[in-house]
Amino acid sequence: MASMMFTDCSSSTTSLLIHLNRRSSTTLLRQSVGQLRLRTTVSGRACSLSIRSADAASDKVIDGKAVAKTIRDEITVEVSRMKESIGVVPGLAVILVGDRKDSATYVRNKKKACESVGIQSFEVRLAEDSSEEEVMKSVSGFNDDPSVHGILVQLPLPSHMDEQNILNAVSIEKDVDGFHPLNIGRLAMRGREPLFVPCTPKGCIELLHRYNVDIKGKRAVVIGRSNIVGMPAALLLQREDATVTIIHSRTKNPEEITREADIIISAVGQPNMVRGSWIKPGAVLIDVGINPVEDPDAPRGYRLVGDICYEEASKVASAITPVPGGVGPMTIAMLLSNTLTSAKRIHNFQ
Ligand SMILES: Nc1nc2c(c(=O)[nH]1)N[C@@H](CN(C=O)c1ccc(C(=O)N[C@@H](CCC(=O)O)C(=O)O)cc1)CN2
Repeated sequence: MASMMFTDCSSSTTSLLIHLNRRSSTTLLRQSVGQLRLRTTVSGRACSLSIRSADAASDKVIDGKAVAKTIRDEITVEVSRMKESIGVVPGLAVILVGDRKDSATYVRNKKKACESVGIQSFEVRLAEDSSEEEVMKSVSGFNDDPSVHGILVQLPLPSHMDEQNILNAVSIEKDVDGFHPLNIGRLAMRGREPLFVPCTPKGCIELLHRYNVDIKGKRAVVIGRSNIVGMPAALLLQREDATVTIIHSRTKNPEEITREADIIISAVGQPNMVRGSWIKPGAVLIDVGINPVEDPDAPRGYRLVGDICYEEASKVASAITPVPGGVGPMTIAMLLSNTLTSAKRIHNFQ
């Protein structure tokens, strides 16, 4: 993980102070009736988490992990239908450059996900000090390989590489990440269709659809304007006929804008930035942030929190994605979906 931060969105809560190890917290969870608020001490500072009884909390939760599993099951059926009908197995190639642990984990998870649905996976690993030309050579090899239907260059790339050059080199027909400027350009234009839509924003919209959240005519706010998530998420919401506002680092009084929103998609990478007071009652919240915060009690020494202070926001919102288990698993499910779509298109298989 790139950075470790500690963050606390509990300053206004009156909480029961309990020191827990993992086993005792599990026992407490099982015994909990109604709302139980725990406050644990981490590195001398305070951090709180709320645990509510299953029925009170669970109907608010947008369960990305469960939806992703359903989608993988749907893909499995399609992959085997394709194999049986025309003898073609969809193939995904992943290029990983450098030694980032988080990137290596994501690539490993992508490979596992491919195996689980019957998609063939190909992988190239290049050293941190590889040249841009070496990456280009791998991209070009996969562009020409007929058993590869999707190509993905894991981001971020080492800083000495020109990300734009490399992403531009991926064949638009195999651009399952949807980052090629032609695909993004088509996404932005009315009446044009991209061949692929970026996986994380596509996963956000898929969650809204599968939870029957109305988007048409709603006020949507996207927090963050990255090429990977914020910008394409805003374009997708606009294509769904939402009225969209983008909040970014120079936006003044962001909370006044979010308070008007029926739907918020947050993708800034700032732990717990969006507080309960920023949320309109009944809003639907999609949290893309996956931020590590220090936690000596967690097996990895840190735990993951979103951009949205879950404890506060879940009291105000009508629905919210958790972190982990919300948008993250959808990113990989959408990658599998894009790879299947690509193979079907290339082989003209309906
Ligand atoms: N070429 C790309 N690079 C990157 C993308 C991308 O879509 N294409 N997105 C992110 C990383 N990413 C996939 O690559 C990714 C991140 C997180 C998850 C996920 O499932 N997270 C879990 C938690 C995982 C954990 O416990 O550590 C969750 O949220 O539940 C999947 C994919 C940047 N790079």
